Amino acid sequence: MAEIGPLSSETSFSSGALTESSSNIASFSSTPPTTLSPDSMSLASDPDVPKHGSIVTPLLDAAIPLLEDAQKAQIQQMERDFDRKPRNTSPPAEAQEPNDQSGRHTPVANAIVVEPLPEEPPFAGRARRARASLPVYNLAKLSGTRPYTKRVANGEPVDSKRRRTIASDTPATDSDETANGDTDVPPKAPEPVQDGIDAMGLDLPAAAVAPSSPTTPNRARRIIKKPKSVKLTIKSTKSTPAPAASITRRATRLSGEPVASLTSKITALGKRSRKTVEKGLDRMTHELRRLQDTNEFAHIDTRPVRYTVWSNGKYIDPDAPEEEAAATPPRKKARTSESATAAQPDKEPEIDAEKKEATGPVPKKRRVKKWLDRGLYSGQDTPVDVFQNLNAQDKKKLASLPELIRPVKPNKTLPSPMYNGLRMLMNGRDFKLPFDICSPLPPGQPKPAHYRTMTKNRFVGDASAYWKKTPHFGDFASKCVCKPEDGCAEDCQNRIMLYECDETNCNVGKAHCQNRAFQNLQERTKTGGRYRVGVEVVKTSDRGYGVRSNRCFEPNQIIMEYTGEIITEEECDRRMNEVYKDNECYYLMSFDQNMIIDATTGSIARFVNHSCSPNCRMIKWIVSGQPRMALFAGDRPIMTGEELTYDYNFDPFSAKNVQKCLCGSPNCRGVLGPKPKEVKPPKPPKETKKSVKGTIKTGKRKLKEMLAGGDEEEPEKPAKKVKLVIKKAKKPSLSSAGLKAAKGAAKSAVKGATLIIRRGVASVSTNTKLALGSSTKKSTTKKAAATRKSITTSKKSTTTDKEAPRVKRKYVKKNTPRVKVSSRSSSLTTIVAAGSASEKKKTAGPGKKTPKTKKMTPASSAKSTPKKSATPSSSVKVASGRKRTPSWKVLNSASPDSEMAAGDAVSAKNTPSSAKSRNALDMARSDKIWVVDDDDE
Ligand SMILES: C[S@@+](CC[C@H](N)C(=O)[O-])C[C@H]1O[C@@H](n2cnc3c(N)ncnc32)[C@H](O)[C@@H]1O
Repeated sequence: MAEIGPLSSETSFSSGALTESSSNIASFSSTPPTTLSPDSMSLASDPDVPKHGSIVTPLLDAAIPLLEDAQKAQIQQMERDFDRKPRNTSPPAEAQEPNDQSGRHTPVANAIVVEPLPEEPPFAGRARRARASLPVYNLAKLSGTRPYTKRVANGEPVDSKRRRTIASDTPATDSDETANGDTDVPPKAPEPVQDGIDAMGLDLPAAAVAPSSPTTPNRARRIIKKPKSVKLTIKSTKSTPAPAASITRRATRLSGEPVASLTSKITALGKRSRKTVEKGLDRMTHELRRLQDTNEFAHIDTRPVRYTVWSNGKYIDPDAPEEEAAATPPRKKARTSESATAAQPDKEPEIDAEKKEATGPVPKKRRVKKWLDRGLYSGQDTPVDVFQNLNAQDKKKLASLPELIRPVKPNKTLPSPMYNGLRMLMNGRDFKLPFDICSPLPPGQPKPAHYRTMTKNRFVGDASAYWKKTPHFGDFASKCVCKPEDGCAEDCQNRIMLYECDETNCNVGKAHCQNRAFQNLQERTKTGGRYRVGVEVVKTSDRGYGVRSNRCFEPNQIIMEYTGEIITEEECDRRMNEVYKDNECYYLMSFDQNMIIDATTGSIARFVNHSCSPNCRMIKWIVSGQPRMALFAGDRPIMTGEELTYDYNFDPFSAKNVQKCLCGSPNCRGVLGPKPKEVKPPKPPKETKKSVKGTIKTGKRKLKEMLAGGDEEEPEKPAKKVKLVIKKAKKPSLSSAGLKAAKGAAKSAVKGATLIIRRGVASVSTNTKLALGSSTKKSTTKKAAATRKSITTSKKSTTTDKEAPRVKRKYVKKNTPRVKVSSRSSSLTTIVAAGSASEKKKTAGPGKKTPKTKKMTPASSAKSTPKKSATPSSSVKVASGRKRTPSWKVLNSASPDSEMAAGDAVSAKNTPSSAKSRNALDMARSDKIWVVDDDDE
């Protein structure tokens, strides 16, 4: 690299050097010389340095005049400043411009070249291109005129520690290197440079001026690379407390009280940097200064005071006549008044005055407060007297309490809470939200792990074929005879038969029909959503999963459908013995004889638990010819969040399988079992039994004949071995009575067969009403009375008993399968259990005979000849067990509050439909039959 001699030497401006210099000079013109390198100035002012005027080339001379006067003045000022400073004169050799490693010319040389000489005007500055490479200093900063306060870092003023960066190519070399005369090593910084640094007030730390490593050729470069100084600066800025005086303002108009700064008032940005604050302050000050003297700023309202009247958020114009104001709506009134004012601005007051005189003062209408018709206490009694149920002593004691001593004049409007707390507490009533205030509950309930749903029933195996053979499959289509005003209420024949109305069988039409529960359910739930579905599975604390309502339900409203696979009894047995043999509980519900709904894969209705005081009922319906089963609300509304339950009427069969009931109701039976009345039904009179024995030989077939034939011949020989006990529950009996009324055959039937007909006409009617969801009590009672009458007129065997057990049941001998004949009506226990036929076979062994009971029961006959005997209502479910100890579980016993049988009588009486009457007859017969093998007893 060619050494560039110091510019102070004239020899350096040889041709070669000149070229280089000229290139540097050319660079001077790159930027306007707003700033000036102090070191260059110092060099220029150094007396030892030869005056550059003698060495300036003509080119430079041409460039000098370009310097503006102001700049020149600046430069001169700087020169004077530097001249005043004592400094060492540097030898020309030291003033030589050191080259950096890249061989570039340092700006020192340039500075020397462009050093203006006061004696030699015109000094026009330096060429612009060279200027660009010069270090740029902020003169304002250097001169201390910049409005920055001193910053402090670590307790010291930043100025003293601050590392300022100099231009990267500033010659800053170690003195040692220069002393050695080693030309390869960058020479020591020339004094003028140091002076310049000093002038800037830069106090470089020792580390900064330490001998630099070969990789760091000079101090300045190293300093540039150190970002720490920046960090320090920031830190110190942060740590420096903001000058309160600069921010705190004083109210100019007031008494010098300090007020919050404008910035803090205006901005909501919170903590900001000082720069931002100052910037914002400046800006706001500038903007607000103009407003400072305004009235708005000082909150001085110079406008005339105008009094306005507002009522209920509306402006009342005092000038407007009251009538008009009351009659016209505000907007219209405003427009009218405007137009009137525009038309006759001067006459208006006169007109108003005239009007006022003519009409006189209009009495103000008193606003009537609108009270909510529903609330916490709606539908509840007024508070009772707190002393009501107390004895005299307690009353006296209570009355002596200071809190309860009545004040002379109680302040009813705003009673002081201090002395009325106790009274209010005592007067307070328990409340329950009205049931129809619905609010879906929050999610988050644990759900069953394996949970497969099926929203529609599905026939499996022979079940479909079997169902198609049942009379219900075709009978449902016969039309009801309702009128639109009836609305398919309780008298609707379809309803009585538990056939849901649809377009094919309804005489009324959808608009008026009330017998479309399943359709309503479908419409309600088709959109989905927690509220519409209205139920959700919840985890109970002690009974596994359960179902709770997610909304409220009206009494008797349909809630959800019990769906699953419809299987035959054989399939049920198979599943019980093979598939569900290890299950804890089963989800099997008998719909009809040989028709079981297995909800193991089904709707969430299977999770509904049992309660001895249930709030729901499980009812079987036929919808469009298909068997359906659904959970309906009971006779009271259901609130949001209530657990839904129905009475399983669970029959555990053996003590082994008895489960403790955890329903927690006051009348809990203690175990999951049948209702008490069912456990011990009142024994029939002996004569009746005898007569039964004497009259009935065979099972259901004979009985049916008798019932159907009416006047058929009496059996000649009383059966010896078979005891047929026909217990007529209220509904069956009612059905029977209805049939009698319809056909006139009951008399003889009862005559022939000694029946124990237990009737609860009143309760039946009630149940019917509930189940049907309607409540025309009067007519129901009438019918009940009529039915009662008809039954009372029957023979001695007919008895009327309001409190008769709803489910008829007779226990048989130990280990003997109990056979029960139930109807489609949910009033009778529906059985699902293990064992039944297959179990019996197992128990009996291959060589043994099937127990007689099996043969004798209508169940068996129904099973063998479903077409003949299996009236859909006579479902015989033989409880099934597994292995040797049959696990007899009655998982489903639909609510005994059946609706169907109750309606049978009415239907039989009223309906012209022979098919329906026939079905009612079938049901009536089958529902009441309990067959017990003589041998077993
Ligand atoms: C059809 S399941 C009902 C859903 C069942 N809780 C579950 O988690 O799957 C019937 C079984 O629930 C239990 N259960 C239902 N109601 C009950 C009650 N009130 N007390 C005790 N256990 C009950 C019994 O174990 C019964 O066998």
